[in-house]
Amino acid sequence: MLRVGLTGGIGAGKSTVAARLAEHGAVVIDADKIAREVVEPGTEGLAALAGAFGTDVLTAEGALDRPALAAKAFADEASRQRLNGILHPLIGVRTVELMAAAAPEAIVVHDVPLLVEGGMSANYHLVLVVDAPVEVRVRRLVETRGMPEADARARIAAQATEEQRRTAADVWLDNGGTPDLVQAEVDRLWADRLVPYEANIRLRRPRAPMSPKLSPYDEEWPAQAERVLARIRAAVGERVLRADHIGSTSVPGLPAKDIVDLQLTVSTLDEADAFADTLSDAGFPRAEGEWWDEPQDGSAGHWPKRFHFGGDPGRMVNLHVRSRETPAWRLALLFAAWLRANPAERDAYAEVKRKLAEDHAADGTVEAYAQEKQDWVDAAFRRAEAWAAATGWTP
Ligand SMILES: CC(C)(COP(=O)(O)OP(=O)(O)OC[C@H]1O[C@@H](n2cnc3c(N)ncnc32)[C@H](O)[C@@H]1O)[C@@H](O)C(=O)NCCC(=O)NCCS
Ligand SMILES: Nc1ncnc2c1ncn2[C@@H]1O[C@H](COP(=O)(O)OP(=O)(O)OP(=O)(O)O)[C@@H](O)[C@H]1O
Repeated sequence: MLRVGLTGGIGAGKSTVAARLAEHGAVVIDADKIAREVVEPGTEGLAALAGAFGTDVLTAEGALDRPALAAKAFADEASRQRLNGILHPLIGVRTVELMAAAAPEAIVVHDVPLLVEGGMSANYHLVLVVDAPVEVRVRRLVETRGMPEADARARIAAQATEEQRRTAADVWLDNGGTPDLVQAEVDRLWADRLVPYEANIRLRRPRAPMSPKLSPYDEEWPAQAERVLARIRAAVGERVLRADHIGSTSVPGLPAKDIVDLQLTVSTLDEADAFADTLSDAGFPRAEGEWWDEPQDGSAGHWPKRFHFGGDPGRMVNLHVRSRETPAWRLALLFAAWLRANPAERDAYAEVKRKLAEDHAADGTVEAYAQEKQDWVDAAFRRAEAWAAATGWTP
């Protein structure tokens, strides 16, 4: 199952995007709809609301008077929190039931307005944010839904900021234009990313080999790594000693292959084997076969590890699971920390990588230059160790 979180500010167009995803075959779980179910006449939720906000939030027939509750709930932050405290646990229980009922091969889209506010991002394989400029949203709510302007603005003020949503977004869907524009974007997203992502996880499918092409340093890499690490921590929790962004994409200013390297440090590889399926289901299929590191400092040795691929075709990830029993985990952290702290070494390394990539482009082989790169790296590790000793660096 692929769990996709869909969010956006009020009036941005979540429902429009959710409807398109449903047409493609997604199972949509709509939080606003569940929020209505749990306050239907006769429910525990409705009784709790009347108790907290008074019987004037009920209609003459005993149903919820939504505008009356909205007027009270969005008047001040304490009231809104009281409302959330009553309804969110009830909504949560029903959501878990619906998720559990979805088929194993389903692409489940959870349409939830308060995903960012609720800190829920790490529970999904992918987070989509729909956005439109505030004034456009207010106009849509007033003109097409007849919402009073002050009500629309009060809800916008009670929700996450654009910046908070950007931090959470794996995919940013701009719905400032006509609906067909965002729908075309959703069509591409479905075919190019969601469908293959789901299959990669279910079939434990490895990614095609990477092109060695170098990309210029991308300012987004650390934030992308952080989102992926948050997901991994949510899935495997205390079973890893630490989870880090390593490799070239973790060194600001360094060109790199557009692939985010992450490292999980575990006490023994038995631990890694025990959570391999959990990690695979969380979006990181385990790679078959034996994997190991050669000592990066040129000394003799053979250090077994486990290897998982990121299943998301839109964000390539290599996940190295290393045991604290071998030195490789520390060396990976050391090398990146040393490059970050020493721009001249970083630039020298960039040059080495550039020549290697050129070699590749020229005749498709890396023979000629690979040895030179290895010699540079071996010597670099000696300089990095000297730097660690001099500065007192520890992982
Ligand atoms: C206060 C209520 C009765 C007002 O009903 P109304 O029909 O006017 O709005 P509706 O439920 O269709 O929600 C429309 C939009 O308002 C915004 N909104 C709703 N509740 C909240 C909230 N607690 N905080 C911030 N924004 C909210 C969301 O963007 C939502 O999509 C209703 O919104 C409600 O019960 N809210 C509490 C439940 C909740 O938090 N729902 C959000 C998703 S879990
Ligand atoms: N691109 C668009 N151009 C014009 N109107 C739009 C566009 N997208 C959505 N709308 C209209 O704007 C309103 C809000 O859109 P929609 O219901 O999809 O937003 P939402 O984010 O789900 O809102 P809510 O948070 O209230 O659930 C609707 O009336 C919808 O028909």
